[in-house]
Order: sequence, then C-alpha cells, then structure tokens
Amino acid sequence: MAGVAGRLARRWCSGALRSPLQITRFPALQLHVCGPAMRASQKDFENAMNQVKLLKKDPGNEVKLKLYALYKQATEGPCNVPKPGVLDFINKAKWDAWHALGSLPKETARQNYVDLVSSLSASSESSGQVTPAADRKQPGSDALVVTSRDGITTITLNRPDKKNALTPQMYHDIMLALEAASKDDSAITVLTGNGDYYCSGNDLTNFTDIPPGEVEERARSGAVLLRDFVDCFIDFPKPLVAVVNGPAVGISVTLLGLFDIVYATDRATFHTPFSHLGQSPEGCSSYTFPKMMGPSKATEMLVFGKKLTAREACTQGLVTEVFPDSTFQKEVWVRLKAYSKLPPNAMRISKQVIRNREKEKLHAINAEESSILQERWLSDECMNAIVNFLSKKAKL
Ligand SMILES: CCCCC/C=C/C(=O)SCCNC(=O)CCNC(=O)[C@H](O)C(C)(C)COP(=O)(O)OP(=O)(O)OC[C@H]1O[C@@H](n2cnc3c(N)ncnc32)[C@H](O)[C@@H]1OP(=O)(O)O
Repeated sequence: MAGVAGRLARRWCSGALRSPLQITRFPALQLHVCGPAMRASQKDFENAMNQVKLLKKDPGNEVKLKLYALYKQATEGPCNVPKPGVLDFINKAKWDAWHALGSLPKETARQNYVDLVSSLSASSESSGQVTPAADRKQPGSDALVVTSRDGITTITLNRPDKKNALTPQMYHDIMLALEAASKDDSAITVLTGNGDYYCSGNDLTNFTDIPPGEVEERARSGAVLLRDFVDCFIDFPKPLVAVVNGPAVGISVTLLGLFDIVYATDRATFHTPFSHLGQSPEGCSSYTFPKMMGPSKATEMLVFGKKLTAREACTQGLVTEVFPDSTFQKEVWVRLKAYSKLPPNAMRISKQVIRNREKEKLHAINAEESSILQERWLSDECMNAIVNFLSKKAKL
C-alpha cells in the first residue's frame, strides 16, 4: 500500500489526479457527531460532502481511499465495475478499497463515511481557518462553501488567492445559499471568509471583457444583480452574523449594516474606497452608516475612503465586538454555538420586530443606490480606476 500511496501522493501533488479521487468530490466533514445508535441521514451525508472542502490539511492517501470507497458504497452499493489492470495503479487502488467493503449496506457506508469525516474534522475544527488544496479553487464551483451544524448555517467565501473577491457566480450562489438557509432548520446564519481576508469586495475583473456596444447593458444587468443581492440581506429572516476574519473592502463592508451581529478579528480593517473607484455607496450604506455613526464619520468612510481599524469600526457601531486574532475563531464559535441553542422562533420573531419597520425604506434605498451606481459604472472615473487596478498601477 505504501508504494501505491506514494504514487498517489505524487499524482495528487502534480494535479494529474482529477475526480473522483479529487478531494472536493469527496463527501466530507460532518461535524456533528452521530452516536452508534444514530443513522446518518442523506442531509448529514451531503453536509459531509460539503464539509470536506473545508478540511484544513490533506488527510493522506489512505484516508482518501477510505472516503472514496465509503462514498461509492453509500451511493452505488457494492463494487460492480471490472478490476483495473495491475499497471493502472490509481484506479486499482480505488477499486481495491471499494471492493474491500464487500456487501456493506449503503446506509452503513453512509454512516461510516459521516463518522470518518467527523473524526477528521475534530483536528481541523479549532482554528476554523481553511487552507484548501490548489485543485479546489475553480471559480464558480468551490468559491462558496455552505455547511450546517450545531444549528448554524455557515456560508464561507472561498477564493483566498483573490482575497475572496466576489464574482457574478458568487453573488448568485450567495443568494441561493441565503434562500436555503432561511428555510433550513438552523437557528443562525453566518457569513465568513476563508484565508487572510474576509472579502475584497466586487471582483474588478467583472468589468473586463465587455464587448463594445454591450457596456450599457452590462451596467444595467449589474445594477439588477446588485439590487437583488442586497434585497436578500434586507429580507433575511433569521439572525445573520458576519464573522469578519480579516480585512473587508467595498460591498462586504457596506452590507455589514444589514447584519444583526458583526464579530471581527483585531486584524480586520474596513474600507469603502468608492470615490477612488469612481463609484458610489451601495448595500444601503448611504442610510445605515450615517444612522449608526453620524453623517460626518459616514462621510469619512463612504466619500473619502477612510479605512477603519476593527476597534474604530467597533466604536462607530459597525462592529459588535472585536477579538484578538489568536483566539478569534475559538471565542466566536463558542459564543455562536451557545446562541444557536436559544429558541429559534423567538429569535426570528425578535429580529423581525427590530428590523421590519425599516424594510420598506431599505428596499427603496437599495433601488436608488443601484440605479446611481449603474450610471457611475459608465463614467470615465470608474473606467480609469479599474484600468489602473488591473494594470497594477494602483492598489487601494
Ligand atoms: C454587481 C454588484 C456590484 C457591487 C458593487 C461593489 C463595489 C465594491 O465592492 S468596490 C470595492 C472593490 N474592491 C477593490 O477595489 C479591492 C481591489 N483590491 C486591492 O486593492 C488589493 O488587491 C487588496 C488591498 C484587496 C489586497 O492587496 P494585497 O494584499 O497586496 O494582495 P493582492 O493585490 O496581490 O491580491 C491578491 C490577488 O487577488 C486579486 N484581487 C484582490 N482583490 C480583488 C478584487 N476586488 N477584484 C479582482 N481581483 C482582486 C489581486 O488582483 C491578486 O491577483 P493576482 O495578481 O492574480 O494574484
């Protein structure tokens, strides 16, 4: 096995090995522990498949083979494909692992899979920071990871190499994730980022490769997307928590005014450089920021692009509480797990009592901001700022 494992490791490292042994295809990390008497449900299994993307470190080839075998057994039943040739090392190792499970019932394989992922998660749970393998970074597929456990649905922005900049696909996926979270049985929903940034805002390459003659249409559809996206935050019915694990820029900052709680590491900064970009405020910040921090502090941020430290943002009311980076993940998740045990209907109703009377106003503000931004995107100021960023002349 060691020889096969070594070869597998080399193939993984070289990126030559794609699905189904690719780790993203594996079911994975089911983090709530099922006792021996419990049966893992299909939902537990799907959760595990999503959670595997958040494994902090490569679990090693032997474990991957076990996961592979259990996944195949759980989804397809006993091994029913011909044995690969002896020189087809990788497929033979996979086949051997699957075949070794014999006639293990699908339900047992599913349970074993969930248990295995659960045990893997125990070692990676403490920091909560995720270092995905290079083959897990394809845009559109893994750029958003959604998990559900302990009564908390967590939506993680997962483009760490691009500082979690938001692509159009991610806007759509976040809307879908929020829609699903509003209906699932979790009590609290969390948005966070993977890596050193929370989010660097709108992906500025969204403005590139627009064919001549389509610029106005793209600005129009961008404004529709923005409006729909922000509407989802305005209408979200459960407590919504931002776990700000690092610096935040642009729309990821403005949206914070629509969250119910914002926890930040002391390493986080908050930056809305709209004027530098030839753009204007969105996410209802033209209303929520002056309301929470007063008009002049809001102007410093939204008009002059002043970057706030986490402590400054906390003083201004944008952040609920700041934690030392070294204990951030641990402290925040302990707190959230405790909150998630409160009666969910009471929390939902209390949130509505606090927020509902503003909803209509927020929708109107969102519509207005989106329409103004649509015009801004067509301006020379905006075009120049984006060209500057893309040509690496200017960093914010
Ligand atoms: C349809 C809805 C529209 C909603 C309207 C929203 C508006 C906004 O959000 S406005 C804010 C837009 N964001 C920015 O202007 C940030 C731009 N990024 C930066 O200034 C910097 O990258 C940084 C300060 C965020 C980080 O700097 P640094 O630590 O030096 O890291 P790098 O610049 O080397 O970044 C690594 C890698 O990531 C790419 N990247 C980072 N942010 C973005 C982004 N917003 N859009 C596109 N790409 C981004 C950066 O280009 C690097 O890529 P590679 O060079 O390919 O490694």
